[in-house]
Amino acid sequence: MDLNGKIAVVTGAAMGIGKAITEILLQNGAKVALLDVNETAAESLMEALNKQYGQERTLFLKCNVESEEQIKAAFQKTTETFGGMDILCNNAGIMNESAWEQAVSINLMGVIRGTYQALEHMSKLNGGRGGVIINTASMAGISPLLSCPVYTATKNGVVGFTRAMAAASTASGYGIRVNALCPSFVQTELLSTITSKMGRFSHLVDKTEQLVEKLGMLSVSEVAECFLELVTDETKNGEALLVIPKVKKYATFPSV
Ligand SMILES: NC(=O)C1=CN([C@@H]2O[C@H](COP(=O)(O)OP(=O)(O)OC[C@H]3O[C@@H](n4cnc5c(N)ncnc54)[C@H](O)[C@@H]3O)[C@@H](O)[C@H]2O)C=CC1
Ligand SMILES: CC/C=C\C[C@H](O)C(=O)/C=C/C=C/C=C\C=C\[C@@H](O)C/C=C\CCC(=O)O
Repeated sequence: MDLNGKIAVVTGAAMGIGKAITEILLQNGAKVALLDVNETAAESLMEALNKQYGQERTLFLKCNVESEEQIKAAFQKTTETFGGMDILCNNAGIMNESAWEQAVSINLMGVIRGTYQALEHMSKLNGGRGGVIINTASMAGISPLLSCPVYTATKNGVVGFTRAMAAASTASGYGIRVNALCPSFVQTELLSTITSKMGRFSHLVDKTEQLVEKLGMLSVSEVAECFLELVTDETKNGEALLVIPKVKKYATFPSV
């Protein structure tokens, strides 16, 4: 898939992995709608992006992925402004084992809300052009993280939802590929605050830190490069791409 002139939406775009994904999309010629709850971070990012890429290539829309109404309005505005929607990256996510219901609502339900609303604009069955949806899951979606069972559950949910939606899309003729990105630890704000967000598992901080030390840390640009592969390689559908320092590997699952 050639990204030149394509229209993309990224949730959680103001910081971290979402910001790097936004940048790589712009570098490859796409227009991007940045959705986020953090207006301050988004506005300073928008100022920099506008200088580099021009005002007509980006759009910031305040949007909380916990709200179906806000997602619906943001996708509508994107379509009106840019003339359609070809790519969605459901990236917004949190790790907070104390606020675990909110984590389920953002990490898993947010991906489902985003995907279902995107079908209205992207599915060939609804007059859309088709395209690709990439869900930011995590390595925790494949291999459990002992200090955050709910986070692990949400990311397993995202991997399962991605694979089933890919199969549903193929069988139904939506013309949309659906893939999951599964990075291990990435140097972002989310990772720097985890020790205070483990709730009833805070006694497992040391074990988690040992795991981070053992696996190492990814940069956001390494993750964005893998995102680009999942978007552009039209043979990839229903895949979960595991990204670990020095390792990039498509996950395999038992077949029945
Ligand atoms: N940092 C890491 O080690 C890894 C992160 N991930 C996943 O990558 C995704 C992005 O994480 P990071 O960039 O690390 O986090 P981050 O905290 O640096 O950035 C997350 C962005 O999402 C936004 N956001 C949070 N809740 C939102 C909501 N309800 N609606 C809209 N936007 C919202 C935040 O304002 C922020 O701009 C998440 O889904 C996370 O679970 C996956 C694997 C590793
Ligand atoms: C507590 C960190 C929470 C979130 C960080 C980030 O958002 C994220 O998604 C990070 C994911 C990292 C996953 C890494 C690997 C998990 C591996 C384990 O299932 C198995 C590895 C080792 C077991 C312990 C050992 O033998 O040393």
